[in-house]
Order: sequence, then structure tokens, then C-alpha cells
Amino acid sequence: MSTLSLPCPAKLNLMLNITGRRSDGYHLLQTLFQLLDYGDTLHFRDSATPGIQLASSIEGVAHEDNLIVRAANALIDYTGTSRGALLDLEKHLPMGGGLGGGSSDAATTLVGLNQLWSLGLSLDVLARLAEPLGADVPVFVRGYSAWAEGIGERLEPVTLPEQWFVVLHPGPHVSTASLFSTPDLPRNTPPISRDQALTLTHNDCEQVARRLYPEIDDALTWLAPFGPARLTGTGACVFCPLTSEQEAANILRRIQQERDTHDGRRQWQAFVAKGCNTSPLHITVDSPG
Ligand SMILES: C[C@](O)(CO)[C@H](O)COP(=O)(O)OP(=O)(O)OC[C@H]1O[C@@H](n2ccc(N)nc2=O)[C@H](O)[C@@H]1O
Ligand SMILES: Nc1ncnc2c1ncn2[C@@H]1O[C@H](COP(=O)(O)OP(=O)(O)OP(=O)(O)O)[C@@H](O)[C@H]1O
Repeated sequence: MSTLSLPCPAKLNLMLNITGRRSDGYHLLQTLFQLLDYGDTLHFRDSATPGIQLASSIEGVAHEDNLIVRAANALIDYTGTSRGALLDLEKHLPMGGGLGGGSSDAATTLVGLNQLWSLGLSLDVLARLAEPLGADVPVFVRGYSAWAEGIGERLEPVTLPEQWFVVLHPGPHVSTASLFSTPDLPRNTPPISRDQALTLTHNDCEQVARRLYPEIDDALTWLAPFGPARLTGTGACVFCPLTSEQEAANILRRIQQERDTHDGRRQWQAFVAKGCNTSPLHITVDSPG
């Protein structure tokens, strides 16, 4: 019986511009996706029973809505395979955190089952299956840090400087759909070039997120003296890039102290991660072409 354990890395949006809106309501973005060496882990086991079983459910997410199940079903429908698998998710990434946790779980499901079941699908096919699952899924299937346009599906690989990041989750779960539906969100930022984006530290969702969630505002204000702190995606996580692991570890210690000294007022969770140009998933798996 074959088994496989694969990473589901997190992403950060190093910058995010909203340049317009499609007729279906989806927002047109320009963003720099930075993959991280930190995330969930997905364990796969071949099963004689056709279809997908999950070892555990996620609170508040129905089985058929779980992005892992939706990704597996997309693969089963496309190939007509009668193979089966039991999947066990080790969840580390916060939901509604702007780190793309659910999207990365879905991408690892596509890439992992392709290997477990020896389906031989190319990355192009897997990326096509990824698109309807969510705007953030294709970048995790492609497996490289990227400059993205469209709704996040038009991707070009980028080589980003080697950096460390402190990532701070201030507590709230932000619904991507509700943040994107806020009336006064800036939606007409003039498009920029990829090279301009490399030095930009701006996120068009940040002002609205700060106003709607005082915890996000508090976390960004606290982090700002350490470097160019900003929001990832639609939040709730905020982050700060650092040039050394030691600096990042020092800030992480300060965050833990803050949590302990504010009578539970600051429900902060945090981690330190290294930015990667290639996804830890694609380094681990026998990568399809
Ligand atoms: C904000 C980002 O995280 C930046 O990387 C992504 O654009 C969000 O990607 P995601 O979580 O995979 O989002 P999806 O699951 O595709 O969409 C959730 C909801 O957010 C809104 N949405 C999402 C992406 C986008 N470019 N425009 C939108 O308006 C839509 O209302 C959609 O129904
Ligand atoms: N396997 C899964 N893991 C996490 N969330 C899932 C999963 N399947 C479905 N969901 C749903 O997707 C929602 C968004 O979860 P996710 O962790 O991807 O948020 P996010 O990090 O804010 O995403 P993004 O940065 O892509 O906007 C959750 O609130 C949950 O309802």
C-alpha cells in the first residue's frame, strides 16, 4: 500500500494592487506571490475503496466543500479513475489568514494524487483543474514564487531575494469574499510593471482591513518599527521581511511576550519562515513536467 507525505506551503502577497473588476465581480489584481517554507502537511494513503476519504474534518467546513475533496473530485472527474485514497491533513495555517492555506491544500492534493495514482498529468493540466477551485490555487500548483495578473492565474516566475519573514496572525478570520465586497475598497489603481512591483510594499486591501478589524491595525502598528510591515492578501495575517533568521527569531520572541503580558487581549499567533523561489512541494515530489 503506497503512502506519501507532502508539504502545503503558505504564500505571502508582498504587494497587491487592485486594477479593476471583471463583469462576474472578481477583482483584477497585480500581486507578487512569495512562497514560504512553512505550511500544512498532507498525508496520502492508497485505498481499495474508490474516491476520497478524509481522516478528519475541518470545523465549520462540510466534507464536499473541503478544498481537498473538491480538488480530488476534479481530478477523478477529469481522469475517470476508480482509484481511492485516504488523506490526513496536519493543519498549521490559520483559516482566513491570507496565507492561502486551503488553496495550498488543494494544490498539494492535485499534485500528490497525480503521483500516488500514477496519472501522468502535466502541470499545465493540473493548473487548469486548479483554476475553478480558487484564485490562489494555480500558483501553488505551478510551484514558484510569481508575479501574478488577471485574478491571480496569469503567472510569471520571479527570483526574489532570500529573506526571512515574521508572520503574525492577530486573531480574526477574514472572509476574502466579504473584504472584496467592501464598497470603498480602492479598485482603480493604475497598473505597474513587474520590476516596479519588486520595490513596492503596498496592499490595496490594507486600509479597509485595518478599519474593519482593530486587531489588524494594532498588529501592523506594533510591527512597523521592525521594518516594512504589511498585510498579506485580504488578511488577517501581517508580516515583516527581515534579512536574517536571528532578527526574525528576536521579533518572534517579542510577539510571544506581548501575548503573555496583555491579559489575553492580544491573541497573537506567529511564526518565522524563509521565502523560497521554488515550492517545498515541488522539491519533495517527483515533479510532473
Ligand atoms: C486575495 C488573494 O488571496 C490574493 O492572493 C486571492 O485573490 C484570493 O484568492 P482565493 O482565496 O483563492 O479566493 P477565491 O476562493 O477564488 O474567491 C473568494 C471570493 O473572493 C472574491 N475574489 C477573489 C479573488 C479575486 N481576484 N477577486 C475577488 O473578488 C470573490 O468574491 C470570490 O467569491
Ligand atoms: N482544506 C481547507 N483548509 C482551509 N480552509 C478551507 C479548506 N477547505 C475549505 N476551506 C474554506 O476556505 C476558507 C478560506 O480558507 P484559507 O485558509 O484558504 O483562507 P485564506 O488563507 O484567507 O485564503 P486566501 O489567502 O487564499 O484568501 C475557509 O474559511 C474555509 O471555509
